[in-house]
Amino acid sequence: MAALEFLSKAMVIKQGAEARVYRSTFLGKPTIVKERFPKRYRHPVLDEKLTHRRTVQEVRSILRCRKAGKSRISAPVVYFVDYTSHCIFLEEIVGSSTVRDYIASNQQSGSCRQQDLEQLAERVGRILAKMHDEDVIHGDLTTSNMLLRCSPENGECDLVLIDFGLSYISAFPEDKGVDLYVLEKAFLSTHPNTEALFEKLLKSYTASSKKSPAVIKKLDEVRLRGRKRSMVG
Ligand SMILES: Nc1ncnc2c1ncn2[C@@H]1O[C@H](COP(=O)(O)OP(=O)(O)OP(=O)(O)O)[C@@H](O)[C@H]1O
Repeated sequence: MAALEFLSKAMVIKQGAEARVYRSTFLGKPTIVKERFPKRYRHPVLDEKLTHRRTVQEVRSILRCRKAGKSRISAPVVYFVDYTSHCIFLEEIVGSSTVRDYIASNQQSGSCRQQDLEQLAERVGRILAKMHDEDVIHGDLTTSNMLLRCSPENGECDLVLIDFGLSYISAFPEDKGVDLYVLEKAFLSTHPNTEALFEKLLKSYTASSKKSPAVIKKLDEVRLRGRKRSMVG
């Protein structure tokens, strides 16, 4: 109840089918709260189970990324979790923009050097390789679920992964291959004519993980299955 009381004073920034996202402050810090509300169309017991599982998975994967040894994988700090109202209180990545907006605006205006986009793609590839080496499968990889936080002082940018609600832990190359396939589909449909850019991303993924050959093999298999499916209709 306390979390819901807190949210009555917070500002909704996104209302999705599964969750509401709020912006507020928590203990004086800019905070994003993700509330997974009950779904009336589901059986209450099943709904509670699913919602609980998603909340646990999201927190678990964020913590696993943040704890990943030397190889830092940036994800928001988890400030607080309320498993009764299914609310996660997360560090707000202040002043960030999504990788989606960054690519789209630079493609539109042509203001960005191709080299900058390629460096960004390589960086995404490196971070995803690290994440998969930790056996975290994101489950919903899109360029909207990657935030860029740039320091006004030195211009350096940090790439922060968000939205781990569909994530899980798995060491299977197939799961990692499917994760990359989901990203490939989202990437190429959101950003037209970026096949070469996505190839750069995959190349850097491959160079960054010893386990990548098995994953790329699975990615190729999943691509083939996808192509066969679309041919059959
Ligand atoms: N830690 C954060 N810092 C800053 N902004 C955030 C943060 N987390 C989420 N956001 C903003 O809120 C939006 C929605 O968050 P998120 O993707 O986690 O919710 P969702 O309801 O699961 O979204 P979707 O329906 O896209 O899966 C993000 O696109 C981003 O703009």
